[in-house]
Amino acid sequence: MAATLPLSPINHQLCRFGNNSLTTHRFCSPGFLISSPCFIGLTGMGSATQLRARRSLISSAVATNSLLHDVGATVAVLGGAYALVLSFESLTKRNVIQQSLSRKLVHILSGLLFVLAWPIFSGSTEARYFAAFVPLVNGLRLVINGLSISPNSMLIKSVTREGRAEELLKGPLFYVLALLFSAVFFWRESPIGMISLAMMCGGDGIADIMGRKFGSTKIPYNPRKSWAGSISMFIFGFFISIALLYYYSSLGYLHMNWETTLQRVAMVSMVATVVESLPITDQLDDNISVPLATILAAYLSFGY
Ligand SMILES: C/C(=C\COP(=O)(O)O)CCC[C@H](C)CCC[C@H](C)CCCC(C)C
Ligand SMILES: Nc1ccn([C@@H]2O[C@H](COP(=O)(O)OP(=O)(O)O)[C@@H](O)[C@H]2O)c(=O)n1
Repeated sequence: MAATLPLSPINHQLCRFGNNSLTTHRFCSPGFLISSPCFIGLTGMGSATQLRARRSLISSAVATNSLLHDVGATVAVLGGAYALVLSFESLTKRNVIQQSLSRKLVHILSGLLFVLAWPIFSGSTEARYFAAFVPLVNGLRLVINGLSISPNSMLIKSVTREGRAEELLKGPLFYVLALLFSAVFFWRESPIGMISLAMMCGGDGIADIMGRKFGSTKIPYNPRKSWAGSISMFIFGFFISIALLYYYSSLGYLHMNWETTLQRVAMVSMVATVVESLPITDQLDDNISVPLATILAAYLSFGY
């Protein structure tokens, strides 16, 4: 009787039995061999012992595969982060785009691409920590450059307002810490982290671009912010949040009731937009206030 057992995803091979002779592919894992009838026949291992051996060896094979999977995903996302910043460093250096626009595009793209990359990590419970390693490394990079330990002038120019190294220790550092926090505490199973990053990266980033360009009518209680900027933050933040929730729902990570979700996301986006418009930037960077306000509003609204 032919018996087949699927092996770990990396192997993608089946070891099959035919007429009790083991025909194996070169990728057969040791766990499978030890649980084969011929091995049991030869060694006289009892079925209970054999099952325990099979389970422990197969689970170790799966754990090894997940580890290799997550290490590969981490290297890929780290490479993507480095390539993104390097690209905007180059565009700024060649004066293709202004420094302020470069910073805002890095602000918008980094976090959103980071969230979009979460599904390439494995399904293991440790996967989120591998993903969080990416903002951790970038945070350390910002600290090293911000303290001028080994300043990288192009990094400073592409992600700061005025080209001063110490600026890296404020907005940019708070930004990568928000990414790390969302990956560790919310990850793919909760809409909260996704919405907070959609508002901080997409919403707040667009607010700056649209506000600088069309923000002639200022907000009464904060002359440094405009209606154009805030309305843009609400609209883009709302639609980017919905797009991320749809993306993760289509991949099976989330199961949303879309009738209530649209209303809830609109409410959360409004809270984030109002908080961003407040004249508190000098006391509290909006890369802290916006994600915190969004997380609180989303938790009260979605509950998980
Ligand atoms: C310029 C940035 C923040 C400034 O915020 P604000 O002061 O304008 O409000 C963002 C800094 C981004 C950092 C240098 C790189 C972060 C990379 C990220 C952790 C991973 C991206 C991976 C993806 C696949 C590209
Ligand atoms: N709601 C908003 C947000 C920003 N802005 C414009 O964008 C500029 C930068 O905004 P910001 O101080 O929030 O910048 P970041 O802290 O997001 O880098 C402001 O000085 C305004 O010109 C706006 O007009 N309305």
